[in-house]
Amino acid sequence: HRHHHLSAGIIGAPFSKGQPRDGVDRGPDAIRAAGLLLKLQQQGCAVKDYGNLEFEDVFEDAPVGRVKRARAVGGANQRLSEAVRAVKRDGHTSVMLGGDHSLAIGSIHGHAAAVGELGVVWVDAHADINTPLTTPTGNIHGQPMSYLLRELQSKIPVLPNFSWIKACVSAKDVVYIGLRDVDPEEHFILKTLGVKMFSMSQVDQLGVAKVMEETCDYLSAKVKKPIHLSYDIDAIDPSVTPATGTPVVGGLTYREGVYITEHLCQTGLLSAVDLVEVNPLRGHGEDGVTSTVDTAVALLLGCFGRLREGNHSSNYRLPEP
Ligand SMILES: N[C@@H](CSCCS(N)(=O)=O)C(=O)O
Ligand SMILES: [Mn+2]
Ligand SMILES: [Mn+2]
Ligand SMILES: [Mn+2]
Repeated sequence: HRHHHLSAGIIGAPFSKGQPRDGVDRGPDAIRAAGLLLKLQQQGCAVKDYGNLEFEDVFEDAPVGRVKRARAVGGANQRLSEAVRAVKRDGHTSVMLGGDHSLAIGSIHGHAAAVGELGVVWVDAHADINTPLTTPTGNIHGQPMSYLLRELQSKIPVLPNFSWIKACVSAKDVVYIGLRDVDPEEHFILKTLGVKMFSMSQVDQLGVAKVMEETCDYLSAKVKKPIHLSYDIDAIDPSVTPATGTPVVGGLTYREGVYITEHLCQTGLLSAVDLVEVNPLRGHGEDGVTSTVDTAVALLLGCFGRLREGNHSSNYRLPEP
């Protein structure tokens, strides 16, 4: 019989050009320094560290229409896509440590290149689905889903270093959890495409357990597909995770955040995870950074089988005198 061990392939993506604030490129090393890999191993997860990706500097990167830093973002994500595809080919669950959320372009693209049709669970205060023509800021970390959804491609203009991207996700295969700061144009897109979403209102109304039950039933209604979990740390309430670029009050509790990962792990369908937008230069001092990074680690441990009731290895036997 086959062992159903969990196995994580870790990719650090120290990248910040999807948004204007310095520091989010330090996320991967901050999460490593908090002991993620050792803790994963200690809970019985096999771990392979693929290191941090190196992104080439782009010197001339003038805005294209509203879109800022497109050449840097496009190039970084092309590299990330290849890296995630390789991790999946090696048989691991991919763990991408960000870096800003524009990195979901490469992570989901590479995951889909490896496994085909997949379901996306997007845990975030924001929808990150502005198009290049609706973005209010020009920051691509607010746009990644628009480049990935097949239904939006007629609304996407040509951008430098973006031509390699092949839209690979269908609107019916996406579920949002934690929304509380959605632009009007994004809301129009979500409603028009009929995207399934559990905003913080639904989290309050249903409770996180029902949200997760409905999320998994919805994604597996027709056929069970591998799940890509794209977790923006700003989904969690800023009282817990202040060290991030776009904090929004009224977020998920630590407990709700962990429940989401525990539930997805037990489906056995979790195939790739992004943990993005941890910025050690934000927050209010060391305590805020520590709380943010430790929460990120806890969320990832939940993805790989850690339970709050405790765990023990299958071959454990009580010592005898
Ligand atoms: N909706 C705004 C803010 S998006 C915030 C991006 S993230 N990745 O969720 O922090 C925009 O498009 O710039
Ligand atoms: Mn065995
Ligand atoms: Mn966000
Ligand atoms: Mn986001």
